Amino acid sequence: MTYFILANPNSGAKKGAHSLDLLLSYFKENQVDFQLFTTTKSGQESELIYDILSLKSPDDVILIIGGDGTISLAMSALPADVPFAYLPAGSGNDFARSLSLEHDPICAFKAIENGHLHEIYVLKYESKNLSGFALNNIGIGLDAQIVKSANRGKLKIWLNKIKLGQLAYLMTALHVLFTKKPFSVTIESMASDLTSDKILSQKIKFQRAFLMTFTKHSFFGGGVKISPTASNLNDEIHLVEFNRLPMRKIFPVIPKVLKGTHLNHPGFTHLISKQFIVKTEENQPVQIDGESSEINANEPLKLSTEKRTIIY
Ligand SMILES: Nc1ncnc2c1ncn2[C@@H]1O[C@H](COP(=O)(O)OP(=O)(O)OP(=O)(O)O)[C@@H](O)[C@H]1O
Repeated sequence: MTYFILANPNSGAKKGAHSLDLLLSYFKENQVDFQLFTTTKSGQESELIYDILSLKSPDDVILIIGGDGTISLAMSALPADVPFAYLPAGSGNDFARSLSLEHDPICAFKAIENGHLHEIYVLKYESKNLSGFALNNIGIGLDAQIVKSANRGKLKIWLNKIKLGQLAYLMTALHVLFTKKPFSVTIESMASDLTSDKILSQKIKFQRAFLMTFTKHSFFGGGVKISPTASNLNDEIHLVEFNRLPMRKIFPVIPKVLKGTHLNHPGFTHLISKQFIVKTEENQPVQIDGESSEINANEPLKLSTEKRTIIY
């Protein structure tokens, strides 16, 4: 049996490279058979997954090493019936947190070696210009703008070099918090509003949406419990929407979000559905597991789930 490794050495400010080094030494010492496929720049994940699929036999295992972005991009190329294993090496690691996966590379590998097949549900997204799979969350609005601004900022590259990448996010987040405008969006769903116990109609229009996150498990942004009851062990998608309020009303909400007690605040809507269709009135940035993208005005984005198999 061979481990086919897809690794992003750049993930987690080079944590990927460090984890890979430790793992390869362990493999050599313990005569574990492997083939290595390392990304050298962004955007190679699908191509490498296709290479692996053309070489592996059914008993071999695909092992992905990287952050949430790496596993999400790999997932979009991986057929639903092919199991995968994952060794977290990012900065946020929300997917690993959702399944309480080991973080130490050798412990994580041992858990995989002695592991079992587990079924999980991932988010499937489809629009005219955008399609793929996400394991964590898809966000439109505040979070998407933060990811977009932080990724293109020269500040992030410089602060990452001196291991202060989190500070770049914090500074960008504050700037976006003050400058991001509300947006108008229509959601179609079969959902009940858990904040008011009411069954809501299938079509809801938010005129002043500020943060809109569709999540497949509790965690968001590196450990924030955006929807504490969400789970990737079932096929329900949780939507958390927050309206643009005056700044003086937003600041008291932040500690509630950090504690995971925000959903009973009147500024939030919390919906659960197996499928959502989202339509914005203007082009909006979108973040897909921390990767920046954009949805076009009036082009419906359909969100549903698909079952996948992970080994741990
Ligand atoms: N060798 C590479 N050099 C630069 N970028 C890369 C490389 N390989 C992959 N990428 C890009 O890195 C991004 C994914 O990074 P990933 O999300 O895994 O790490 P992270 O951002 O550090 O962690 P997290 O998302 O958990 O916070 C993708 O955009 C991917 O295409």
